[in-house]
Amino acid sequence: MFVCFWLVFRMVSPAIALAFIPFLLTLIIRYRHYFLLFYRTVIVRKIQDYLTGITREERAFQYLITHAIPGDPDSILSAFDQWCYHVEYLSNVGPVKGKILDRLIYENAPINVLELGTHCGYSSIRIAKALPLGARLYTVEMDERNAVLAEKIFRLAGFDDDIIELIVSPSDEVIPQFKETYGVDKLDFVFMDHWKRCYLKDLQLLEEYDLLQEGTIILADNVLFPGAPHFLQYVKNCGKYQHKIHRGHLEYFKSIKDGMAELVFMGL
Ligand SMILES: C[S@@+](CC[C@H](N)C(=O)[O-])C[C@H]1O[C@@H](n2cnc3c(N)ncnc32)[C@H](O)[C@@H]1O
Ligand SMILES: [Mg+2]
Repeated sequence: MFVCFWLVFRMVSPAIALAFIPFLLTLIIRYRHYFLLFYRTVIVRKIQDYLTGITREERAFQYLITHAIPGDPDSILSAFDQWCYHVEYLSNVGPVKGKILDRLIYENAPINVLELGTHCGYSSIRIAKALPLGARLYTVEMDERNAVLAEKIFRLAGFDDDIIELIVSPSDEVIPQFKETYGVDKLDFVFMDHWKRCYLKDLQLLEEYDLLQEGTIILADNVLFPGAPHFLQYVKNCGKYQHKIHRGHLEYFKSIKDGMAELVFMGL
């Protein structure tokens, strides 16, 4: 934006360029929350990457080892939240939407849970700590560096392979092989929190590979921001799901509206 302003200033006329200033100011004021988000997610991150020589996820892990109590999942979650509110931003589901996730897991006591998008394992820890005895969480992450850290964070929180199975692969390769590889016939709960453009395709893959049963709950994060419009349109029109949106705000950012979609498969 400032580059455009400068180009107009240099190439056309300073008077025309100056006339744009109120317009630019209006834009900045109106979209200040998104500029702040961009600043925290891109600019601060790049500067810190350069200064520390490690990734944002590795910095978060270092914070956890110095601020959380090993073996205590609540302490790990609260250290994560502190870091995201006060140090750097991570796209964890966060403490507010996280409570919706916790409640749905407690209320429905699912046995086979699939999570798409592990990142550092924040939401996996929330799910794992709410699961009933004998239940299992399969969490899918395609980025190997993230997966290595998530694995360490699961151990730090006190969860082993019996409770959380971390699958390092893209979701559209995992879903078609899921039944055979993991011996799971149907899923009871699916948490979608990977790239939003994958939501619709993966939902249709779960249907195609017969992994859903009547009553399976699918909770999809960030359906309003960054948003998953094609996914929502499909869910509303296909007639296979009861659905509702839990409206709230983006994780760690009260000023940006977001929401989670809760679907219940009707078995059609
Ligand atoms: C928003 S983060 C997940 C946050 C996590 N659920 C939490 O709340 O702690 C999204 C993660 O999904 C991963 N991802 C994106 N698309 C994926 C895909 N198609 N298959 C597997 N992982 C994917 C990204 O690498 C990233 O680590
Ligand atoms: Mg999310």
